[in-house]
Amino acid sequence: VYNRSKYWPPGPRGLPILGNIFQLQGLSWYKFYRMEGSVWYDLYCPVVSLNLAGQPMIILNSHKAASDLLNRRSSTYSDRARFIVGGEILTGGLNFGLISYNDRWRRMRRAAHEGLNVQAAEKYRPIQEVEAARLVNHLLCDPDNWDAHLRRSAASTVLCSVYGWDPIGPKDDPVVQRINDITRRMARAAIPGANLVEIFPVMNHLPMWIAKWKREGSEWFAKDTKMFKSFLSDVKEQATTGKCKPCFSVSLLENQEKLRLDNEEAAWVAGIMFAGGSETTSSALIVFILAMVLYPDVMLRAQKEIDEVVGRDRLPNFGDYDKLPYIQATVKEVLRWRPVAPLGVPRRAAESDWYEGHYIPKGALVISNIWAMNRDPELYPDYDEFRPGRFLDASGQVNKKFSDMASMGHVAFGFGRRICVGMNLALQSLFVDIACILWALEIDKATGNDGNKIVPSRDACVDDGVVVRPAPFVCKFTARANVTDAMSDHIKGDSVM
Ligand code: HEM
Repeated sequence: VYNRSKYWPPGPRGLPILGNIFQLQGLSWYKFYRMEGSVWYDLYCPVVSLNLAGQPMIILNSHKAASDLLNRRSSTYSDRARFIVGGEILTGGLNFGLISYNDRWRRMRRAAHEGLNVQAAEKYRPIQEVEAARLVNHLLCDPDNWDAHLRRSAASTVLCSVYGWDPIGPKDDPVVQRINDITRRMARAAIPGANLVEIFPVMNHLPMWIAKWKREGSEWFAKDTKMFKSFLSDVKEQATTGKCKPCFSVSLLENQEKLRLDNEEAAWVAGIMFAGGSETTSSALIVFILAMVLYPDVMLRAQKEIDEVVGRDRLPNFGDYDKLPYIQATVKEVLRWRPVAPLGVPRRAAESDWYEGHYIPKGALVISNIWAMNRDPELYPDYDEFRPGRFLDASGQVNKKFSDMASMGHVAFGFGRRICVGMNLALQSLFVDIACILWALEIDKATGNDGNKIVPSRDACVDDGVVVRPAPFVCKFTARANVTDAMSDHIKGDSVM
């Protein structure tokens, strides 16, 4: 049993045997950071330890600690925490985002990397430009359901990039709904302590008829595998008749033998992209809308840049990227200000280790507190303000000041060998969606029945497991000048209903 020794990183006092388990239960990431009414980062130190009924948990709060351990000692810290429900029962060890740092992870990760690295991601740009135009059209035609449009758009972008499908419309919702359900089940199961069996693994030996989570999880796994396999075999069939558009799955199938992936592994490499990419990207877009409502001066400056570079006769596209540094900085600030995966995805120490005089036991859960790092007061003095300008130098270009942190200026995508494999796709989506939305729409506070402007909460949030997004809020979208004419070519045949 975990016995707090003087060598271990400091942490809050807990109960005998159960340790800090009750301090964690029912606490979302936000309270977790502000435990006991205080900010953890101030209360404790860069590395903190907790005891979950015998399971040590280490929280990395500083860039230095995360970089020293997750980047520089990656052979020890690239393992994932064991997720009995999310990684084993629901996904049969085939969700490479949740499995151990082993041969299967290497093969599956490589397959994903080949289809999503910086160069490979460029081939999805035409899909993303079409999706951005459709998103803008939906926001113009049906502004009240704006968050549903953001979600549809993010889901459609990932599915079209992965399977070469035509854009998903609202009427195709059943498929998206089903994949969304898979994502939600996995995300919930990935929170440390979400299922008792994770804390007391011995419960995993209970027979199916007693263990409901095991029975239901196995049924889901069988159904989900069947669906992912059928998506991939459709691509295979279309590819042989030359009907399939270039997409992630086509290159996956071409490389399947070289990468030594069996059919189930290949189906899950593709299938899991939706889980990783849809909710995260749409949540970041919701953060962007919240920021625009709360910071109209930022919106005006961004629109000025777009109008000067793009004009009013066409939508922005990837060709404008280099000339839109303020939009690039806005994307960074969205990911820094409210990182949508504020505690990342838990790692596990594969070996015992010493760090700055503290002992980290083998098997400890290791959590990167991305939220705390993105609010480091030394790097971002006014860290709770949305201020893209912090990423620009005096000449208005993206500065090199933040060149570590994977050259991004924030750590929203995680660290080291397990850094988000889909980040290039996500960054492209955010850039083109944000540029097109700002080009086409004014985003403003809605007016309440009493005639007053409704100011959304800057802190309220919905915690779906790994992904956290702002709580639902109302706002007002208004078309800017000349939008409909300039868009007509992009949205032929598109309908909101
Ligand atoms: C705003 C968008 C996104 C954010 C903020 C985000 C964030 C993250 C974070 C924090 C991790 C854990 C990294 C670590 O352990 O250090 C992660 C892992 C992962 N992400 Fe993303 N992500 C985003 C979009 C995407 C997209 C678009 C895809 C796929 C198309 C994707 C697929 C994955 C996968 C498969 C993993 C697991 C990687 C592994 O364990 O090897 N993500 N992401």
